[in-house]
Amino acid sequence: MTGHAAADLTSGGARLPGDGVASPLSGKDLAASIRAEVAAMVAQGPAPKLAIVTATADEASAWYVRSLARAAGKVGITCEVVDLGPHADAATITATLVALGTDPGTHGVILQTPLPAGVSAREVALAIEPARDVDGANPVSLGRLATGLPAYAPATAEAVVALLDHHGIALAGKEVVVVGRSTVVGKPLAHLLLDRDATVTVCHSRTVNLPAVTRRADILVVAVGRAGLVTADHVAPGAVVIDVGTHPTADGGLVGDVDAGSVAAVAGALSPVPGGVGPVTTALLLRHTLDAARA
Ligand SMILES: NC(=O)C1=CN([C@@H]2O[C@H](COP(=O)(O)OP(=O)(O)OC[C@H]3O[C@@H](n4cnc5c(N)ncnc54)[C@H](OP(=O)(O)O)[C@@H]3O)[C@@H](O)[C@H]2O)C=CC1
Ligand SMILES: Nc1nc(=O)c2c([nH]1)NC[C@@H]1CN(c3ccc(C(=O)N[C@@H](CCC(=O)O)C(=O)O)cc3)C=[N+]21
Repeated sequence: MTGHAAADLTSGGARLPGDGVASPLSGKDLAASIRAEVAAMVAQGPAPKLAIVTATADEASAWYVRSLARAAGKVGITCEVVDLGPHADAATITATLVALGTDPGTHGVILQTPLPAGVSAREVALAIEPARDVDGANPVSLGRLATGLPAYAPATAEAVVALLDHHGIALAGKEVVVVGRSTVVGKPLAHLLLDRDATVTVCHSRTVNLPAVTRRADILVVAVGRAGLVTADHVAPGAVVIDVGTHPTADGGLVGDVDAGSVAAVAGALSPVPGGVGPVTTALLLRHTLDAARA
């Protein structure tokens, strides 16, 4: 289904015909093939090791750490969770990151957010060794990414581009609107998209008349952290919509930043939550860890 949609898009048409049912841009197959590739490579050498540093009691973060550790285990990557507790200070977090940056048995380092009150994520992330910064959290990594030097991109930003590529959606010359300017998603993604010759607009909470801006998009990427913020009136008929948001629901489900019910009727293609960007993010973190181990 999506293969057909992709053919329409890559053949020069900016948008898909809005036929009332958006093609689902699943990330599951892509994530599975990345994981299989990583597992095969891991099997050929010593096991890479990923260290996850956490200093929070946040339940969502804990869920994410558990799911990442499980995914790592399945491809043969060793995962060490270093839990410093919700009251750790900046000096302790920094010292831990510095030690993991030189520990010969460690290859990838992730610092979980949120951090304890008063600890600046950006300041402490400077202590992550860039060669092991598999989620692109060190400001140095973002600077390298922005200037075309080799660096690990934040896995989520890279996952958005990988998902578009996987579905054959061309980027060169396209109007891409990114809603959200965070250091984890919006900013690095803007650089990745510019590198692919897209015309990029980045929106945020002070953007005036958001729907008017987002309706210009051939490809709309939403990473605002607000469930259902983007509705049908934000989307041009036939546009491709990528939903980065993840919000647990009361009944144990997961919804995105896009109101999928209304947007699916207007968009040409829409990435689902769950099953879209999320699984690709996790798979790319594993690939980055393998790359760091083999570098
Ligand atoms: N699937 C995955 O792998 C990942 C998913 N996520 C999810 O993506 C979402 C975004 O995450 P993250 O980037 O970390 O979030 P942040 O809260 O760091 O950033 C949100 C951005 O959205 C902007 N924004 C907030 N409200 C509005 C609004 N009403 N109109 C326009 N812009 C708005 C903010 O603007 P301003 O800068 O002006 O405040 C900010 O730039 C979350 O749901 C998160 O859970 C995040 C990382 C990975
Ligand atoms: N520096 C930083 N990097 C991150 O990558 C980061 C972060 N901070 N803060 C929190 C968010 C959240 N996040 C998710 C990744 C994968 C899924 C994922 O795989 N979800 C499955 C669903 C699982 C289910 O159904 O419960 C899916 O979308 O299909 C979800 C959420 C990464 N984050």
